[in-house]
Amino acid sequence: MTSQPSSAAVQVQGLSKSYAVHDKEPGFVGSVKAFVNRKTRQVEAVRGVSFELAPGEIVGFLGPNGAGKTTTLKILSGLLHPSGGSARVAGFEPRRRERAFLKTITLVMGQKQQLMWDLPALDSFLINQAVYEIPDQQYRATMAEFTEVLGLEGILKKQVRKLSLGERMKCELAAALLHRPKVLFLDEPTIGLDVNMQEAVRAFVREYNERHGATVMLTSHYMADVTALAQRVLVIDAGQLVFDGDLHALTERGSGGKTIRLQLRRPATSDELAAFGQVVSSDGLSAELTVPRGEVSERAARLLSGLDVADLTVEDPPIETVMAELFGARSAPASAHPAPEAAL
Ligand SMILES: Nc1ncnc2c1ncn2[C@@H]1O[C@H](COP(=O)(O)OP(=O)(O)OP(=O)(O)O)[C@@H](O)[C@H]1O
Repeated sequence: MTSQPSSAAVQVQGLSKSYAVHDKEPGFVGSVKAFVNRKTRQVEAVRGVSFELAPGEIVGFLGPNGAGKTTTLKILSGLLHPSGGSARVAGFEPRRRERAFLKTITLVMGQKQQLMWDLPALDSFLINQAVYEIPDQQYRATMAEFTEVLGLEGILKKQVRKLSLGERMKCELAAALLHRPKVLFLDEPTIGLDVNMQEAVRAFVREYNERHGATVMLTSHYMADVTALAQRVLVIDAGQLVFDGDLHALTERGSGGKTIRLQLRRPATSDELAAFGQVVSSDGLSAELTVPRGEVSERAARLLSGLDVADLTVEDPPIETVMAELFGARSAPASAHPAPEAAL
């Protein structure tokens, strides 16, 4: 199928991918049965997904476990061939994995590493310089930039196996972006990192996006990554795109209420506050209430006239709450330190 020329950085039309899966019962008997009578079924991981990303856009790609996020990113990076539909990235057809295409993109998978374990990261960088044919001057400039933004000083010459998880992830990112790709596919780039390191990775991605005008498609269990970096989100569920729009519009979809935060000049008890909404927290002079979405102005007006209010703000519910509502049991709220397997 030929695609229309487009200025989009990523253009996906009716993309599908199914995997052939051979089920096997456990144990020796299961192995024999599978050998004699091999049963194959198709898993439709991605089903008719279409979207476009503009150059320079950062987009969050969300969905519960097994929704098809990694499969989509692998297709867009040319690691998997789609079963149907089409994809174009920076004008290239990913499945052809042309040299110019590979120099234009990067895929970072937080769960996988590309750095060589027994060597210092600097050695892996030099290999990438050769593989991507990065001119010396550009290599030095990029290294200087990354060393400054990521704080790599002092860790580049250490054996990778001796680095902390956070230090290693910084080096992984530097290695993956050394060739200055224009399109970044980031699959869980902050997984397992502590809060400070997550913030460092976010700052790096933001800075890279601003300096180089790169397009970024990002999956993360940590909603803070998405809210900090992306205005637009794509939500995929069971292989199908169920939402494409801005974060705010996604939170509007939730049936939950809005949050009113209060600062009071004179303390109010929880019982007094309960007359205005559901009390989430209160410590006398500050409080957080949940109020029904359609009654925000009326409740706020009552609060202002009924209590001695110094400050009042209205906020959308946290994105974690909305995702939990959308995906129920398949969705675990993203805390600061979820278990690595926890998903949206
Ligand atoms: N190589 C494979 N062979 C067979 N099935 C696969 C393979 N890779 C993925 N799948 C299945 O395809 C579906 C989508 O998987 P995928 O890894 O794309 O989801 P995901 O959204 O990235 O999930 P997670 O958030 O858990 O990483 C799942 O049902 C998964 O079991």
